[in-house]
Amino acid sequence: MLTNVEHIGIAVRDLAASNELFTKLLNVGPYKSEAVESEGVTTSFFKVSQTKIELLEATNPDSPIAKFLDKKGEGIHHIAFEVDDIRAEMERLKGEGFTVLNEIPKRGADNKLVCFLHPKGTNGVLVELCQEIRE
Ligand SMILES: CC[C@@H](C(=O)O)C(=O)SCCNC(=O)CCNC(=O)[C@H](O)C(C)(C)COP(=O)(O)OP(=O)(O)OC[C@H]1O[C@@H](n2cnc3c(N)ncnc32)[C@H](O)[C@@H]1OP(=O)(O)O
Ligand SMILES: [Co+2]
Repeated sequence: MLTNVEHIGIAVRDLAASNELFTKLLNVGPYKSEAVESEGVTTSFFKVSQTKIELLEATNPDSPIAKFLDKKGEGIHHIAFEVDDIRAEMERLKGEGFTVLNEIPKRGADNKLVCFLHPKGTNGVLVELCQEIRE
């Protein structure tokens, strides 16, 4: 079951400059910065009530963020929904005809398991599912 919008991912060229900008905009600083090597990104997280804003800077030219910036420029890159059972949700969505981009949930930022749905099947919006890792 999808529960809430967990975060909105925004692709940026210069994370330090965007951290300053979003700190002014939201009147609160980032609560965490994290590199996720498998995705070729460094992130910063801001919290606005229950929703997080995830700024993403590419760390290499093959990163999905580098490609997105080349094609579309800075802006909203994905919407992430919290789910209570990511594997069950992936199966349900596959059954509904969506294209799940990774067959096995992978480790994302901020202690989450994540997977993505192809934007071609979701009206051009890259959708991320994320589930808190309970250890
Ligand atoms: C920090 C970890 C994690 C978290 O915990 O929150 C993250 O958020 S990681 C975020 C970065 N990781 C990802 O985005 C992984 C999922 N993405 C992908 O697998 C790929 O980016 C993709 C969506 C499959 C596209 O890859 P590819 O086909 O190699 O790239 P192209 O540049 O050729 O794009 C093809 C096509 O898709 C359009 N596109 C690409 N990205 C997006 C997007 N974010 N939103 C909407 N549309 C997107 C792109 O414009 C191309 O369209 P056409 O030109 O019309 O063919
Ligand atoms: Co994300």
